[in-house]
Parts: sequence; C-alpha cells; structure tokens
Amino acid sequence: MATGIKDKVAILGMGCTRFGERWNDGAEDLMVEAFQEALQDAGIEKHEIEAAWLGTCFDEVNIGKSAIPMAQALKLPNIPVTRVENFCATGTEAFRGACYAVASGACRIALALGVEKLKDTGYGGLPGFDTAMGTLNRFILPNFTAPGGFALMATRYFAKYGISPEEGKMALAKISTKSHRCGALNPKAHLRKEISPEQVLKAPIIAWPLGLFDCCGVSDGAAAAIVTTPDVARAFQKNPVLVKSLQIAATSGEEMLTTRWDGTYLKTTTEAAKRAYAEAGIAKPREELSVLEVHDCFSITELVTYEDLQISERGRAIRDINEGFFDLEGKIPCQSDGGLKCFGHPIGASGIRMIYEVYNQLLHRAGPRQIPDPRLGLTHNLGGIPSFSVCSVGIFGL
Ligand SMILES: CC(=O)SCCNC(=O)CCNC(=O)[C@H](O)C(C)(C)COP(=O)(O)OP(=O)(O)OC[C@H]1O[C@@H](n2cnc3c(N)ncnc32)[C@H](O)[C@@H]1OP(=O)(O)O
Repeated sequence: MATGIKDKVAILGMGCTRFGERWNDGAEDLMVEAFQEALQDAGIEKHEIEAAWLGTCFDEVNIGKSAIPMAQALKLPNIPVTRVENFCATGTEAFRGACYAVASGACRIALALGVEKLKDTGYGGLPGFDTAMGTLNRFILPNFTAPGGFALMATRYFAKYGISPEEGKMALAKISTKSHRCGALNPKAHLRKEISPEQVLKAPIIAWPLGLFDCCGVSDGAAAAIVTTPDVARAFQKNPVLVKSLQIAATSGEEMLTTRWDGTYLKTTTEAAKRAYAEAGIAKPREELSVLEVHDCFSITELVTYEDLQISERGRAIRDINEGFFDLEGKIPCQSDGGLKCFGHPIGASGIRMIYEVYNQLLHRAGPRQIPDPRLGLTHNLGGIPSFSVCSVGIFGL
C-alpha cells in the first residue's frame, strides 16, 4: 500500500511576481523575478538545485514546447529540466514533479516554476477559447465559453436547491466582495479595489447569472518554489512548511456521457480531496483546516468547491457564506490573497501562487492579511470545463 509523501518534502523558499498586465515583460522576465525571490528566500546558491520543473499551458505563445527557455533564463547549470502542462492544474503539476523527485530521494533540492503571459494570447472569457485552446474548442465546442459553462453550474445549483435568483446572486456577490477585500490588501494582486455586493449585482452580465465581478481577471504572472527534504530545510529554519499531501484527479468522462450528473459538483475535486485528506491524515476538514486557496475562476466555482471539499454540507454553502465562515476573520478564510478573482488566472502560475499564499500564512508573513495561528492550509485547482476536468488538491502544514 502506498504511504504517500506526507512530511517527506519541505518548502525551502518561494517567490511570486506581481500579477497583472505585464506588457513590457517577457515570460523570461517573469520567471527570473519569481525565481530570484525564491532563491533569496531559500538562502541557497543556484548550483545547489538538482532538477527543475516548468509549468506553462499556452506554449505556442509563451515559451515553446520544452523547458529550455527556463533553463536559459535562469541560467541553470545543465540540470534536468522538464516542462509540464495539465490545464489549470499546470502549476501544481510542476510542483508535484519537484516534490516527488525529493520524496523519492532522486534529488536533494528541486525547483518548480509556473508562468503564463496570458494577456499576450488575446485570451478572454467572452470570445471563447479559440485564440489559444486549440482543436477542442475550435471544432468540437465552437460556441463554448468558460463563463457560459460555469454559468450553467450556477443555474443548476439554484434549481436543485430551490434558491431564488436574488438569493443566489447575492451569495455569489458576497464571495467576490470577500476576495476583492483581500486582494486590495495584497500588493502582488492585479485587481486591487474593494467592491460592495451592490456593485457586483449592478455590473454588466458576462453569462447570466455571472457578471463582471463574478469572473476572474486575465493576467500575466509567475511563481516559484524550491523544495527539499525536511532535514535539509531544518538546517535553514526551525519550523519549515511541510507538504502533507498532493493529489490530482482527472475525469473519467462519465459526466459528459450520462444524464445522471446534474452539474452541481465536480467528482474530480471530491476524489482528489478524499485522497488528499487520507494522505494528510485529516478526518474532519471543516475543523482541521485553517486556510483555503481554491480555484475561483468564477464565484460559483468557489461555492461548489466549498461543498466538494467537504467543508460545507451539500446545498448549505450559502448558509456558510452568509455567516462569514470564509471571510478573512471567519473560521476558514478562503482566498486570503485575493484568489484568481484578483490575481487573474495566468494558468501555469496559479497553482504555485496559491501555495505561495498558504506558505506565507503558515510562516506568519502575510502582513495585513495574516490570519491568527494557521495550522493547515489547502490549495485547489480545477482545470477544464465542469464536465471535463482535472482537479488538484495540496495540503501544507508545519
Ligand atoms: C477552469 C477555468 O479556470 S476557466 C477560467 C478561464 N478564465 C476566464 O474565462 C477569464 C474570465 N474573465 C474574462 O474573460 C474577462 O475578465 C472579462 C470578460 C470578464 C472582462 O473582460 P473585458 O470586458 O475585456 O475587460 P477589460 O480588460 O476591457 O477591462 C475593463 C475594466 O474591467 C476591469 N476588469 C476586467 N476584468 C475584471 C474582472 N474579472 N473582475 C473585476 N474587474 C475586471 C478592468 O480592470 C477594467 O477596469 P478599468 O476600466 O477601471 O480599467
């Protein structure tokens, strides 16, 4: 029976660029910026890194099919470099490669870096994915848009649980308001203004019931992590952040082929979470977790994820939202850095950006966003469309 990677890998250092419209910076500039911060944070020399993973999704526009541009940009000394891509779980996938290498004993110190220059792709929610997503969207789902797909999730959720449009839209507005409040406190976020639920409700509709403020932005960014064994890490810090679990689940496709799936949950998230909790030894996530960074590409995605992660009971997430359970001062703050809502979603970077926030929270380095005494943090990514997805869950603690 597999024993998993719990407590076999520690985070030695992390870095994250400011996310936003970085028109004047190339992908290489963003990689160097995130890497330099991580290297400085780790307190090691570059030549101590023995292997590196690069996560990036739209290779055609950004940096090509290999990890060679990263090796060149960071001037890595002929070590193995590997490029990975796994939809929105791309950053986490790169991090997983580095962690598995350390956990297996194949290397002592490894680097994971995620980057995306999304603005350069011309990518946007409304016109569909046809500028960058290739054959699937151009020929098989030509009229599909991400906001449209997730809007259906919202209408199905409202219908299933008997929620009026007013009640449902107000709950979603509160999710975005909460995230914008945190993003406004974060100098690395892209969209840094506080908003009110009323502004969310009055904003232009993107795909009903989702309006402008229910959507994540479109941004450029990069984030990096240097990982090692707990023993090596303890030579640098007394209480390093340890990886408790990393799980990824890909769809079997059954949701696309059956009428039994009602669109109000994601089996890939529930499966990845189930395995992650088992690997980390978590029995009661609602009681044991201290902070969450979930894949809030749209406000409804965040709501459904509360339930898929077994934090909120099925059909009861709105009650938790109304009680402030996920607010910065709540029982389990969610998106304390502002989330995809305020960072946008430069695909390769997002997963590691989430880990960066949990890492800083656990080390009490989150400044005005710091939550008191965090013990365990969870990150979650959802790639693809609701019926065709890959989801990752990571758990981190001291
Ligand atoms: C599984 C998945 O992860 S799927 C997710 C994939 N990602 C997406 O689909 C991205 C979704 N978001 C979008 O496509 C875009 O942000 C949209 C369509 C919602 C808005 O785009 P546009 O209308 O082109 O906005 P544009 O870039 O022109 O900005 C207009 C204003 O709105 C603001 N803005 C743009 N997007 C957002 C947003 N999501 N939230 C808040 N404000 C926004 C801009 O800052 C700008 O403000 P300003 O006038 O004060 O400068």
